[in-house]
Amino acid sequence: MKLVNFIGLSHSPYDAAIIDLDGTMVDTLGDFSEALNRMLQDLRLPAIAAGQIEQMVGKGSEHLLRSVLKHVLALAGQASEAINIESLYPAAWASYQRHYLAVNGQHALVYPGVEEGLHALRHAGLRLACLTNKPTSFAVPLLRAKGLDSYFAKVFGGDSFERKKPDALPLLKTCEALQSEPARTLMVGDSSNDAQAARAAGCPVVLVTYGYNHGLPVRTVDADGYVDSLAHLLA
Ligand SMILES: O=C(O)COP(=O)(O)O
Ligand SMILES: [Mg+2]
Repeated sequence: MKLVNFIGLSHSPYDAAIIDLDGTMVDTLGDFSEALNRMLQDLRLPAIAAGQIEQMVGKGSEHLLRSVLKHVLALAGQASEAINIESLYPAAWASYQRHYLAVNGQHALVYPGVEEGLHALRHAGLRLACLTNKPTSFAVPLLRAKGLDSYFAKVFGGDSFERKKPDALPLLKTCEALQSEPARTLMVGDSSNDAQAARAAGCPVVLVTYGYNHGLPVRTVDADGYVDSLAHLLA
């Protein structure tokens, strides 16, 4: 793909890169599944399968919890789901937060090629930030547990700014923090959230082909390129 081949040259078109977390660097589906099912048990609600959860990840924890509650309440045949979701939400959030922090990283795996890719980007002189829709309090210990924290000058979560991806704001703020022009800042993500946010912010964007894209084929998302591994960012 055209973008990637010249990152390594001395006149790189990029000063910085913004890397998504869930589905791009770490396969966190196991953590999500464990924490959400412990939460559902606390709420005496039916369990949810990992395959369902996969389609709900990417728009932050609030969206994830509401989607999971909606799904299981429908399964349980409960009427007036909307009312039930909001009445359950505060207890669900408290339980989920407790369980997620307890399992964080234990059922999660770094995708092959991630360390190699991050190392190569740093070696090419790019400043790196991790920008995720996950709460910052989940993201920071996860990166540390997986030995990825030292690659990043900045880590921003879904609660760092007023709006989350797919809004342009978190990317623009991250570019500012990295002191990099959006046009010279490469976004690397796994979903339409990342691509839409990048397009809106004016950042070039490459998507990985192995992550979570709301259950849809990632190559149908408008992006500047697709890679099967972060290691392939530097051809
Ligand atoms: O928690 C989420 O919704 C996933 O977040 P991310 O893909 O932006 O890292
Ligand atoms: Mg992601």
